[in-house]
Amino acid sequence: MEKQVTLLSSQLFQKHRQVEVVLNRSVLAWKPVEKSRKPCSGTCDSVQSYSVEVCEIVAVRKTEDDDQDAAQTGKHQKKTKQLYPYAFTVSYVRRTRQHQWRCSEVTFHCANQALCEEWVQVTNEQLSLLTNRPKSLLVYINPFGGKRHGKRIYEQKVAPMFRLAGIATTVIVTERANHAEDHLKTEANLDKYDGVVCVGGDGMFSEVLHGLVARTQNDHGVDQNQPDAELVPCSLRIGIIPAGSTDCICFATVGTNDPVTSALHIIVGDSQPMDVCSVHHNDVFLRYSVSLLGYGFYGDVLSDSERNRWLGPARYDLAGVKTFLSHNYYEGTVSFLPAEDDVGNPRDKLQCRSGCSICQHNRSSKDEHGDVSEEKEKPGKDDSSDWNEIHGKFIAINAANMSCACPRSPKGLSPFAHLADGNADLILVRNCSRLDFFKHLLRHTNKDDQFDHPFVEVHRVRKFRFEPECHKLVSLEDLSEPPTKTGYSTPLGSWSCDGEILPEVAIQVSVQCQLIRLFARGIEEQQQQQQQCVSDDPCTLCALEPTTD
Ligand SMILES: Nc1ncnc2c1ncn2[C@@H]1O[C@H](COP(=O)(O)OP(=O)(O)OP(=O)(O)O)[C@@H](O)[C@H]1O
Ligand SMILES: CCCCCCCCCCCCC/C=C/[C@@H](O)[C@H](CO)NC(=O)CCCCC
Ligand SMILES: [Ca+2]
Repeated sequence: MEKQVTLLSSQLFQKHRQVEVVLNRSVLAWKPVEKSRKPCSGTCDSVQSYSVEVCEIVAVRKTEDDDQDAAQTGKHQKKTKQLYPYAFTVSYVRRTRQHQWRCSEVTFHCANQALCEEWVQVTNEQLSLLTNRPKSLLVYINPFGGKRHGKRIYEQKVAPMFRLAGIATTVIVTERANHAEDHLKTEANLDKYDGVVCVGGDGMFSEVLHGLVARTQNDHGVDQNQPDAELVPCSLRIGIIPAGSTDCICFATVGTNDPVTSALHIIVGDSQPMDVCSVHHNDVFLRYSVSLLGYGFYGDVLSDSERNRWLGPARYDLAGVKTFLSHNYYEGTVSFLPAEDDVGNPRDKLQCRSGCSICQHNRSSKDEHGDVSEEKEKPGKDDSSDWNEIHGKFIAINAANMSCACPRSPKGLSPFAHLADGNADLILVRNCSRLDFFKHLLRHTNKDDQFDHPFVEVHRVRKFRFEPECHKLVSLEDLSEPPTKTGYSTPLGSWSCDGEILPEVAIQVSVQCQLIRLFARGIEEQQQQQQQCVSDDPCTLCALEPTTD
């Protein structure tokens, strides 16, 4: 391993003891000097040494007198201030339970001003070398998403952290549905920003996605209506501050729905590529989907829940029960182009996690500028002979482009789907008894395999099509209903596309590999979350309290 060059090394004072503090290019570390070392009373080893990766430092600043006065009230502290009158504070990421991050602080006291300023300057120089960090963000807040707390969440929990990290923001509180999407498509000067942040739920994310993807295609002269068009990846990353009802895109890319954690992932400049499904009806573009395209059950739940928006997040529970009781099924034909053999399968128990090897493998297919490598262009890959066709009566047809994990279903609709593999998991639930369907639904909430039923099948696919069954075509004149879904005499369901109802039932879907990037890193493995130490006093790292909660 390459030996790290020490940039700074000093004996400073922290809390009630002297510490040796060392900074190199990747780590800030400190430990008590021999004479002040006390054994740790907790479970960490007796040598208390602490380290923070430079890439997880949020900010470093000179500690103002007011902060010091507030923190130092005791006799010891007063003495410290006399001997070490200058101080700097480092704010950094601390992992807590269940993928949550918090911003902690440690203050080091120095005997002379020049040394204190040198620490602030050199540490800041290292932070400025982290070029993946955003400097300027465009923020859209939906004040009516979820429990209507979006504005407060942003102002109280997120904005102070962005300020601390020196990130400039332009904030737009939306005044109507589609405000953010329209603004991104036509007005926003995107050259000014390193990313776009949405404060709201999956619907708000969808607006930002549509605005950004449409704008990028427009700027590059790509026609979204062409189902086979090679879409250009968006250069700006998207951040999600969860403040909606389901927030499944945030949950499935970060592991928790927590505004402070999401803000920290934005500040450290994380980048998670994500697939996007494009949905067409003939040669007309309908919408993009990143989470769930659901026909039958989820389409019905969504249509019903829209009538009760005023109920907030509870609307989904009510609609879920009603839809379950009505027990509808829909007839049609699903055709799909299976994924390549080397990308796993929906039941292989390989979860998509931070640095996922299956998604990395696929990265080679698109270079930084979105050019497609020869591998993906091989002729014959889309041969009609590769397509499979299934006809049946379905309670639900779900295409999950990612796990769709959310608090309602922590492992998600398709627990082993991948965020950036270029495929979606197509789940077909055939007509079955109410009890069987209930068992299937229940398994979304426990450890049992929801695909282990004779009436459920699941395929990993690159593309799929759906044609509803239309036994008798009736003429428009015979229809008393407005001609939205004309021509069919058998009952038709509707598609929910990330929470929006699609205007067509016959659709063609194609997964666009890694079309966008989020300020996230995927869900971290459990070990990465563990603290170095879980002891109480005198282990000061563990005793540090988060600054923002
Ligand atoms: N100012 C606004 N007034 C009315 N509707 C808005 C406004 N801003 C955004 N919207 C719309 O509100 C819809 C729902 O918002 P959002 O996704 O933030 O919350 P949600 O529906 O409660 O959560 P989820 O999508 O996770 O279920 C979005 O589709 C968006 O188009
Ligand atoms: C007996 C108990 C049964 C419980 C079954 C729970 C199964 C839950 C799976 C949830 C999958 C959510 C996928 C996310 C879809 C979002 O794009 C969309 C917009 O926010 N939300 C919904 O459609 C909201 C969907 C709400 C579904 C109830
Ligand atoms: Ca995928």
